[in-house]
Amino acid sequence: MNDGAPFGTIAIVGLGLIGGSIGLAVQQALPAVRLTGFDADPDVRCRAQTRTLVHQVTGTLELAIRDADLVILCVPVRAMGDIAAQMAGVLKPEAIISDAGSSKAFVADAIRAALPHQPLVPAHPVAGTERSGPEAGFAGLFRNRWCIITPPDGTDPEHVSAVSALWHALGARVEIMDAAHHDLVLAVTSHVPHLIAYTIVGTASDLEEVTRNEVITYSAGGFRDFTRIAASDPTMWRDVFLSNKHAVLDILQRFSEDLTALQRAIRWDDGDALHAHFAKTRGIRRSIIDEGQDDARPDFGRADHSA
Ligand SMILES: NC(=O)C1=CN([C@@H]2O[C@H](COP(=O)(O)OP(=O)(O)OC[C@H]3O[C@@H](n4cnc5c(N)ncnc54)[C@H](O)[C@@H]3O)[C@@H](O)[C@H]2O)C=CC1
Ligand SMILES: O=C(O)C(=O)Cc1ccc(O)cc1
Repeated sequence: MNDGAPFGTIAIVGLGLIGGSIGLAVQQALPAVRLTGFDADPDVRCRAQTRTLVHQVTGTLELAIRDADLVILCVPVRAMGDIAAQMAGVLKPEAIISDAGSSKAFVADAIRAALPHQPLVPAHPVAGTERSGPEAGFAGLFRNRWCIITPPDGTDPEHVSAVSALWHALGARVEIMDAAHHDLVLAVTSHVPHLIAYTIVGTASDLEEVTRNEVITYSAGGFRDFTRIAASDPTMWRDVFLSNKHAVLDILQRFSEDLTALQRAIRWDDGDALHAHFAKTRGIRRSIIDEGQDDARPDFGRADHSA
């Protein structure tokens, strides 16, 4: 341990947007930490080494994790259980397992089943972009963004403190939450919004009376924002929806009831109902901005994401 860093060696499994960003951010904030990394895709391994996302990209999972004090899984959520199973018997007994997955209860159950005795401190940096892969990462991704930590019951508080200290060092604000509550909150704030974006962009491109060219040419603000979200990685989002099925379906049910109420207001020319609804939602946007969370992606709009 060194320079106040909470871990001596950190292994990152999955060297895409999130794994790569963690690697770059650790090198910037905690230069004494030794970083190893592994990715199942040999081409990604090569590109990750070229960008020096970690100090050493290894050819096998075993080589990346065997000396690690902390292993962070940064792969699609449904791949995490298999990786945990492959790590059994290789890890140091005291090594902490963490992850960056967008859904938490499913992932914790999968890791716990494969590694029942290993310290486990799941985390979710609520920061990202629609881009993926080893070229997409940048060191500033987590600055001023939330990282939600969801320790299972009985987790050693010192392990939680060490993982919190890491995320603080990367510039994040840390919140501790129960995994099931996290999954419900994120279903509302992230998962269902992504599903809505995937839906509306698909609907627009399927409209026979509107050409694809017109969809591109006349993409004004709202639709344009949806196309950014709907460009997000298909594998990652397939896994998010299937792993957080119950919360997503629950929120979708409420969403479709609320949509029906708005549909009804339009059908019956109920301007008061529409106005009251829009005034309420405008207030929510203003409170997000007052909290300093208006597009808080630190480098948003900058071409150079390397800093
Ligand atoms: N994209 C985003 O904005 C955010 C994503 N997350 C979560 O972070 C995790 C990683 O997402 P991204 O970095 O965006 O994805 P990504 O697609 O950029 O990178 C994932 C990497 O994992 C590798 N991989 C897949 N299966 C593997 C396996 N079995 N063993 C080793 N490597 C494997 C892939 O080759 C790929 O390079 C996901 O669980 C996602 O839910 C969390 C916050 C934001
Ligand atoms: O690109 C965006 O707007 C995002 O919402 C990024 C994102 C995607 C998945 C997460 O779990 C957290 C953040």
